[in-house]
Amino acid sequence: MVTKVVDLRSDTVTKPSEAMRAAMAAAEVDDDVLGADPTAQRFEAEMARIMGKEAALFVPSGTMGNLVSVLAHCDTRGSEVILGDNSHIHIYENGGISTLGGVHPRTVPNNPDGTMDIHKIVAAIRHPDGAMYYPTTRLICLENTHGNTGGKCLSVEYTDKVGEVGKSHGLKLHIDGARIFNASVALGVPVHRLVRAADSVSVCLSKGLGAPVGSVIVGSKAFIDKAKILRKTLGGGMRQVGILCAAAYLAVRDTVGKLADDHRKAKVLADGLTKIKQFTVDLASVETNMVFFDIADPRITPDKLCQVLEQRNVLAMPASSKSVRLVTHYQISDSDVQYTLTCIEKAVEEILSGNAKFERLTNGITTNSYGH
Ligand SMILES: Cc1ncc(COP(=O)(O)O)c(C=O)c1O
Ligand SMILES: C[C@@H](O)[C@H](N)C(=O)O
Repeated sequence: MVTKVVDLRSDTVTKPSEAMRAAMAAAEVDDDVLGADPTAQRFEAEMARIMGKEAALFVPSGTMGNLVSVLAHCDTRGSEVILGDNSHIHIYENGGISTLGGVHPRTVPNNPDGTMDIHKIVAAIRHPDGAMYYPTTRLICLENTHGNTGGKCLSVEYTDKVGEVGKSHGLKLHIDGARIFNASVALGVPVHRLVRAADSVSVCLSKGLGAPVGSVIVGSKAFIDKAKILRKTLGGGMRQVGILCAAAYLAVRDTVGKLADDHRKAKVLADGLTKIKQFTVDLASVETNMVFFDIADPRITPDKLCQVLEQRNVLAMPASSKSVRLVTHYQISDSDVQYTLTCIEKAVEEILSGNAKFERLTNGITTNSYGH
């Protein structure tokens, strides 16, 4: 008997649809390093059109999309990038921009809404008179939606303002748009308008959109030409990549329209969690598909709760020593949401009554925590 698992660890867990698998099997392919895989070429042209940029490039992951973009903009020794202290690039990408790219990070505090104060961005820009001492600022990075603050949307007005700051100081703007379509849908702003101020954007196809692998970066033709070389340098040149692009094409075509429902399900989850008195969740902060909730009772740790939930085939992710993250996606149904809420209520009762068992299931799916 196949046991259904309600996987709320992340939207990175989405699995390819049957249509995607069929499209992958039937994809017209060629050697993309030697020429251009026809399916990759068509997909990249379509993504450039959708995002309102000149060109696009399929990359194996969001991490590589961000790394290639930063390295393409900061291709001179001594470059510095201004980015959020709670950004994915700064926290979860192994410091790749420094270790592999020699680019110096200059962090500015992320606000609870995912933004960085504009005046603090300006203050972080290195003055050219200090060249004997300072790195040279060349790039500003934003993240939309912002993952670690709960999937918060950066407005188009804010993004445009940061773009103006960049332009007035001769800087480029990159957006880590892993979930840019979630932001576009939640804000009701077309994605090409939301990123108009950016010189480059990295878009994840393998998260809420449901493709099995990959991201796509967009920008000017000159930027993409540099990015293509950097992708190859990093080992990301792929041969018959049309197989992956075929699935990615369907992900963009078929799943963007489902993101609003992911956001609705997240709000249903959050609303249900407010009824559990040991938890606190800020309903207003649930803007897209992420729900973070804090646990006030020290007897209930995020790890313990996730382990007990795992025994009922509900997977969640500890987000810190006191909080848990749940992420909805189109493969989570409304009944999965209700089942999850019931399991959480029972898990809390079991833990508080001392009846909870914490041994990990031998065949259990590991619940990884990625604490801060
Ligand atoms: C905001 C954000 N940017 C970038 C990434 C990196 O994407 P990938 O896991 O495909 O490397 C992720 C998560 O995975 C993310 O949440
Ligand atoms: C943890 C992080 O790398 C991943 N992007 C997620 O949000 O699940």
